[in-house]
Amino acid sequence: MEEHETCSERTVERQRDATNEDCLSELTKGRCPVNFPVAVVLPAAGSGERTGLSTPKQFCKILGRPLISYTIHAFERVFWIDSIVVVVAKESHDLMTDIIQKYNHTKVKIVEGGSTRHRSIFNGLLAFSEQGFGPKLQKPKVVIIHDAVRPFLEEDFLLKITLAANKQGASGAVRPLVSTVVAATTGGYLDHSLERARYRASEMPQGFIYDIIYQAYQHCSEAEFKFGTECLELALQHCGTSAVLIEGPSSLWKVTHKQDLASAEAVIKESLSQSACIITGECTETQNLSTWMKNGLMAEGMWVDAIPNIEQGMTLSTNRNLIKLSVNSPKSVEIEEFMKMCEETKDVLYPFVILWVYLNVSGQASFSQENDEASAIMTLAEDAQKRNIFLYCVRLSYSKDSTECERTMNKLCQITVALIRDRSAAFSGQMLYA
Ligand SMILES: Nc1ccn([C@@H]2O[C@H](COP(=O)(O)OP(=O)(O)OP(=O)(O)O)[C@@H](O)[C@H]2O)c(=O)n1
Ligand SMILES: O=P(O)(O)OC[C@@H](O)[C@@H](O)[C@@H](O)CO
Repeated sequence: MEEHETCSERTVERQRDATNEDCLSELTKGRCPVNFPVAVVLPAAGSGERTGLSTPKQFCKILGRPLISYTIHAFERVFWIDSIVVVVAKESHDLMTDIIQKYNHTKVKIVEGGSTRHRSIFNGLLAFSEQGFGPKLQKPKVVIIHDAVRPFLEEDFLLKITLAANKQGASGAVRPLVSTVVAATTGGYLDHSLERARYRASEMPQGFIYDIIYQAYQHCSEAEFKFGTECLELALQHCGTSAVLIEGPSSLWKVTHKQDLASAEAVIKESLSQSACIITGECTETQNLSTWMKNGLMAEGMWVDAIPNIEQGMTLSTNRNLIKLSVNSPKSVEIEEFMKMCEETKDVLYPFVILWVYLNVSGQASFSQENDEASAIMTLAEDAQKRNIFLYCVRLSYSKDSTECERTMNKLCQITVALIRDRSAAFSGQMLYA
């Protein structure tokens, strides 16, 4: 067995505790613990060969939005991040520019990538130095390097990585190995295996004192540029900086194969369906229905607000799912008006759901009225989908019989949860019945 100086369980534990204490002490003093400039480099110039898709995975859409936009948004939400350099292939420059414009990414600068990941990362770092091309960005104290195809970033973990890098010179996210690492002979037979507990999988984000990682890349050999995959190793080999390894959450994984895109969509859908806001209107029936729905949806694990109406210019809560209750058969004009108010008040950059629940109190079959409106609503829904809004309609058969009423309400909650969670285009604009 080759002797490796690797992280033992205890070492990683001690590092994590020390980092936690740093963060905690700063945060409990009520001040932002990051009092130095921080920038991000997102390598996104790869071709994504292992997905087998023609579109590079960072530009593949999830719920109508390119994967890279989720990653950028995750960093832009962090107020102490000053700038984000996205490193893309020359042929993707215009596409990246369009994405920045469409999703209003304000902190982003595009830099051209290189033939390997290390070359792309170095090009990103050059954006902060005199040697770079184009206007120089303010040099950060700490630079975060993060694969653009790792969209699930947790701010508190990013804070740990950043503070640790500022203190230690370099820091990196690690995860326990799932499979054992083995070495093969040239003939393809087992040579030896590594003791799994002594090793970690190196993930992202990684943090560096900018001057350290910049200097490391300046000393990179051609072989390192061509075959290397580990930035932490460059800091160790060329600057003698041994990164602190911090165990991160399981959400750090990298989209690599085609099935990872489906997994990423499932995670994003789950995150978008945690909460809902019921617009109750003013009448007694819808307010009673609202109370029932709120209890039913919260029993399904959703967080539910209820407000009487959307006022012009008000800011809706950050949820992505609106449930509009009405005793009148939905009219496309009314729905369009409601959607316009939502778009004024909400960031529709994420796909969100409008569920129009129509409580047929009169009990009169208004099928003719509904049919007249049905095609208009379907057309409206098709157009809404281009604006990242999924419009669903449910007609509730109103009954005074308590058993029937309970059945109807349970069915309504099941349909609501399914529509919010699945965000399926197939049901958009359709009139469903409960
Ligand atoms: N020349 C390269 C190669 C990769 N990357 C980026 O580095 C990250 C992680 O690399 P990887 O998952 O290997 O992406 P690809 O190289 O695109 O994937 P593949 O190896 O399957 O082609 C990705 O965001 C990728 O876009 C880069 O900026 N420049
Ligand atoms: O090798 P790939 O280009 O697939 O991905 C890069 C990964 O190696 C890298 O993101 C982490 O291992 C941390 O260095």
